[in-house]
Amino acid sequence: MTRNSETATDGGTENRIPDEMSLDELREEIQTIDREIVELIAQRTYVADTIAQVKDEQGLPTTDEKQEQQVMERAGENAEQFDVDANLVKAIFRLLIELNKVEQRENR
Ligand SMILES: C=C(O[C@@H]1C=C(C(=O)O)C=C[C@H]1O)C(=O)O
Repeated sequence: MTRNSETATDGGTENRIPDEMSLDELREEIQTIDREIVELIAQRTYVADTIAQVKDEQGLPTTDEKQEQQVMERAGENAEQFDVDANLVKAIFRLLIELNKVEQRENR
């Protein structure tokens, strides 16, 4: 994101361009975003755990490589849409998927 683009926010600095914000305000913005990222990771983990339970009930394996490929493909497309590095976003999703699978195996 360039310093002139609008920040997506629901904090106290909505619709202000970063150039008009002080260092403290920008750091508050980061703090809010970081919390939201963790909240979304928690939500994703919860849904993935639920999927793992359903798979267990249906006698299906935890890992679904086809599904993982689709998740990675979507991650790349979403990255391009928001003009962020697709490799970086894909690396983050690879990590999220692997963490889910480790946790799902431990819960079995
Ligand atoms: C969540 C699922 O289970 C596993 C975890 C995935 C993930 O975290 O995105 C994707 C595929 C599966 O290996 C699923 O099948 O959708």
